[in-house]
Amino acid sequence: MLKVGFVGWRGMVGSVLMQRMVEDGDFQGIEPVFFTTSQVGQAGPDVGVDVPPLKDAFDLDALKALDVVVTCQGGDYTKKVYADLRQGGWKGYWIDAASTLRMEDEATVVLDPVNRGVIDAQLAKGAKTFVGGNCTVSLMLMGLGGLFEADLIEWMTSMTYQAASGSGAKHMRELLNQMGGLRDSVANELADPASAILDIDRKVTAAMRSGEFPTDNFGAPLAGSLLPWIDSKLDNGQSREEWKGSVETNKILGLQDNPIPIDGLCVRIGAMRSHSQAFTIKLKKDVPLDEIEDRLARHNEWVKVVPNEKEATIRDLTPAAATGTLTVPVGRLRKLAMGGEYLSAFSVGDQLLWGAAEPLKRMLMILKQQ
Ligand SMILES: NC(=O)C1=CN([C@@H]2O[C@H](COP(=O)(O)OP(=O)(O)OC[C@H]3O[C@@H](n4cnc5c(N)ncnc54)[C@H](OP(=O)(O)O)[C@@H]3O)[C@@H](O)[C@H]2O)C=CC1
Ligand SMILES: N[C@@H](CC(=O)OP(=O)(O)O)C(=O)O
Repeated sequence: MLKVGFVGWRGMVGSVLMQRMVEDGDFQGIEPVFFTTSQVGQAGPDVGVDVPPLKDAFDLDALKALDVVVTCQGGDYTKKVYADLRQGGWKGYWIDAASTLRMEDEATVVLDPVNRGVIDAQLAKGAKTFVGGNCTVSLMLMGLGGLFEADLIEWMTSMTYQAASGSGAKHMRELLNQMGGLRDSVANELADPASAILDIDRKVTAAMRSGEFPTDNFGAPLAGSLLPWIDSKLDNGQSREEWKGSVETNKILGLQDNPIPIDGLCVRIGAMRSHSQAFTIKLKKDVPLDEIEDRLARHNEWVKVVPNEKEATIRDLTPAAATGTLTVPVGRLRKLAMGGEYLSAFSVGDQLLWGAAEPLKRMLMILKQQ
């Protein structure tokens, strides 16, 4: 029975992973051991099987006793522990949500409905390090997998609309406090149907710009606004999030030697936990729209093609519809005015499920079934 250590299980991503594993009975048939950076000796979580008290996540000897480490603790933890563990001779499997190791040669980026072939080939070669992809990348590939699989994409742009959860739990709280603050600033006017909308707008804008508006985490108003920058700046002017769109996609697909050009702008918006993306896709040839829809729909069991109709779009192709589900809706599929080889698409997906926890859960199950 695989002895599996879980680190970061009570954080936001880790909690979603625990919830999904309990739902699917994944703790049956493994021996789970839970670790912590702050609560050593306390009781472990209730996952339906007996678990020992929490162990110290920095105790290399305890980690070395494991067959698998699954960590959602974050990049700082990976930096502190991974190299020492490997240099100490540990040959177990490391499954990680953090981006730290993704572009290392020894790491395979996992999204098995899209790259099961790459994962199997890496396992056969003795690979031991498996990392979940960036959330926008994984969600894009789950939605557009059928086009990549058929090698139909010459290049594409992805313009993102990313939820607050991508920045963490504190940011989600701040977004809600910002929303509440805006509403509270015009409570009296809203109660009066005769109040002037431009007065309301002026007050809301003043509240947003005031020194009291809660912006400690985002650094700027997000509610009622948006932030067209995510993560740090690279020398070429891309944000790190935008850079990941290209390098991670091509690594997941095993196309590093002949990469598909992918670029775009990443934007934070006031959604809670589902990321959306608008794509412009240059196809290698003028493929009929019904064939495109068919390829997309057949690629995996979670993608859902939404007809390019207003009613279906605002019902099914939104963060409100996708959040908390594994469904990845894809819609707004139409040929652009530039010609038959130019396709638009829009996708949405829960960034804590397919964007973070689900690929890790499934990688662990692949190891369990080996
Ligand atoms: N947020 C996201 O969208 C994504 C995040 N990731 C990766 O996952 C990592 C973890 O992200 P995320 O889950 O958002 O991080 P969290 O901040 O929610 O959790 C990280 C750790 O903080 C500690 N912690 C301290 N106080 C609390 C508390 N009140 N509740 C829960 N945990 C607490 C826990 O460690 P302990 O039990 O040891 O104290 C926990 O494991 C990221 O750093 C990133 O590398 C990857 C993909 C997406
Ligand atoms: N950067 C993503 C979330 C995330 O954690 O990404 P990564 O796993 O690549 O660090 C966002 O802000 O929406």
